[in-house]
Amino acid sequence: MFRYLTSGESHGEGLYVILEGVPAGLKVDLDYINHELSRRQLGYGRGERMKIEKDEAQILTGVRGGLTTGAPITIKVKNRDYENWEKFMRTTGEIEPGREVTVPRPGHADLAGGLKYGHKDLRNVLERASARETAIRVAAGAVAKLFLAEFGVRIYSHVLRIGSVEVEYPGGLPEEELKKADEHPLRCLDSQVESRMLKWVDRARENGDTLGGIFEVVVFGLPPGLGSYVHWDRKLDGRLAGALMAIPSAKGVEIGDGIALANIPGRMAVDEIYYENGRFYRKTNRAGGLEGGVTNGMPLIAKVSLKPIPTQIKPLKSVDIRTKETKPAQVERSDITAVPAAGVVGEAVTALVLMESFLEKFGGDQIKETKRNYENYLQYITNY
Ligand SMILES: Cc1cc2nc3c(=O)[nH]c(=O)nc-3n(C[C@H](O)[C@H](O)[C@H](O)COP(=O)(O)O)c2cc1C
Ligand SMILES: C=C(O[C@@H]1CC(C(=O)O)=C[C@@H](OP(=O)(O)O)[C@H]1O)C(=O)O
Repeated sequence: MFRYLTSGESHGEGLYVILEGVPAGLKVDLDYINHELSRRQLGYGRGERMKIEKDEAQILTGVRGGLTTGAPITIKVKNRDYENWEKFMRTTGEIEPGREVTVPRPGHADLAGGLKYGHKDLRNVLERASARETAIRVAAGAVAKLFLAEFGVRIYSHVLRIGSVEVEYPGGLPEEELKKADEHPLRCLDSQVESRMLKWVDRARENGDTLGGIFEVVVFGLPPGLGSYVHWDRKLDGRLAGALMAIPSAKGVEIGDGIALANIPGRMAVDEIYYENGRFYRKTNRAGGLEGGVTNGMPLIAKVSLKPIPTQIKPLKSVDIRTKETKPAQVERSDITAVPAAGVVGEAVTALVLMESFLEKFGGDQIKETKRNYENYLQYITNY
């Protein structure tokens, strides 16, 4: 069984992940993990915090000489900002006053989290609810991507919408195009549309406003048969949507043509099946590579819509939890938009879900064993 657990606060000493169930013998390339971390930090519209942090992974356990041992892997990403926060964030001893949060920000976890856990200083909520934690999900996802690459699986993301500026997109971009997303400041592949998006971000910054948007994740090289239709909690579409929806500010997930399928006749909504040279295939991919919660061998496609960043420079109304007086919400320094970064997080969590389902299907305590099982399966499929 593969599982992972993250910990760490936004302005605490660091972020951590333990990955358990990674087979032995997988090459872990630290430069690759760091490259993935730096991709998440890019993107026009990020705030001042990204100038402080330069995320770098430290692998603490479970890897020797660059190869996994089969033992739990621990990865740490240090928070550089901790230097400025030590006196407010230390885990033991007195905390200095001055950074308490008592006026919850609407749209953030502040109030609901305070009520739930009984905190009177909402910083205790904010610190863990912050999307800073997505850095460590990306580090974990980088390990999952390295695992999947052993089986020829490639994962990409790109931005389709920022605020009300959207790419006209028929879907099905070739892999060569998708590879170029990081060359764009907003990770949008249509340069003309992107230049309008950039203006929107600038205007939002000038107006003290924030923006949401949509990104897409595309996965190539998946075999048919990952996930299962036999029980709801084994359906890969459900697991994937859960992981993508758990990205902070994600509010909608579509698999394939998703919501648009509701508006078209059935005969136009499904992908007909063809067979040639020992292979079943489709000419369309409206299902986004998943039927009945099982991969069908076509590229896996998911779109995620994000609400605008909730913290507002011109704060909205809130209530002081001590005095119950109406007050403007607390202002914390903030991003204008995080859609490009969220796309990188989307790739990471997709990789983690796919790694889990790969190991469920093919097992293996060592990577060679997983590969043998995988190759046997591919052979079986060809002779099906
Ligand atoms: C990469 C990334 C960066 C974010 N940066 C901020 C930010 O600077 N300020 C903020 O208020 N919210 C930010 N968010 C969104 C909040 O973390 C999120 O809206 C909040 O935790 C509430 O969760 P929910 O929107 O999923 O309900 C960011 C989200 C992501 C994915
Ligand atoms: C630190 C990151 O994102 C943070 C997510 C975030 C939030 O409220 O979710 C608020 C901001 O943090 P701060 O209050 O320290 O400026 C963002 O910078 C990151 O992505 O690495």
